[in-house]
Amino acid sequence: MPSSTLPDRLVGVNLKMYFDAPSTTSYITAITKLFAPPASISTGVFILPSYPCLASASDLLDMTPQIILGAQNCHSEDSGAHTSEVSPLMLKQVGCRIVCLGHAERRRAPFNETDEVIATKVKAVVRNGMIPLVCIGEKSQSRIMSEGVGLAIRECSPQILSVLRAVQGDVPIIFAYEPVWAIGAQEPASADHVLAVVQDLKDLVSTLHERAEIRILYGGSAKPGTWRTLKQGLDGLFLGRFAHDVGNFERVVREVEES
Ligand SMILES: O=C(CO)COP(=O)(O)O
Repeated sequence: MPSSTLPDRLVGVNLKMYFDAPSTTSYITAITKLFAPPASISTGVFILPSYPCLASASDLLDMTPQIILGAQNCHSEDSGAHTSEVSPLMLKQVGCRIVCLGHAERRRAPFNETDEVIATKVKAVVRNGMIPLVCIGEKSQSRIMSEGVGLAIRECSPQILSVLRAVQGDVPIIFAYEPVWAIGAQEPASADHVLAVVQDLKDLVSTLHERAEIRILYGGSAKPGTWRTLKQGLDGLFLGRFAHDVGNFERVVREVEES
């Protein structure tokens, strides 16, 4: 995938901190077997392992360049006195092409990352020739039931606008719409809710960034079957627990590929 071009459809998996090193290796090895040449897929498939496994994951993915390696976060500076932080320059050097930023698990305590902090990281990722995957989403479900999608739009709009203002020109950006209340749940958010919110967010983006290559994915307890209900309005899925089983991940990728 050239760094300036995003596939129309994307399916990615966030391993979070669920996997240890040997299970990361087994998981990625199994995925490479599914999608290695001569198999060809047009869906962009990406995997976000933990930092310590990125270099070995990059080696494992060497023969399957259609599978995109990504990181789960980064610092906004390329180098300096930032003990324990991870440089976006190094992520690029070990083979990452995507960096996830502003995940709900980073926006909340104890990390409390703000839109401003996330915007500086977005700039750093773009500066290093990688693609930011920015998570957005409203916090509360109970209020949604009484307020409809208006609350979700009000919470997501500044999250999107701060990113769009941080980058100039036709830069590829992936947004993952992940309602916070749907992460770690048994079921994803309802298709009606997701499609309505994402349509409004697309309208917002198009008024500001007409030429940008932007994709909007859904995340939050997504699993096999979820795509069928969302495919008319979304560009793909950002998966968690339910794709930590290789068979489930393959099923979701095939569902997206065949739609
Ligand atoms: O947070 C997510 C992806 O980043 C989704 O996680 P779950 O699918 O486990 O809810």
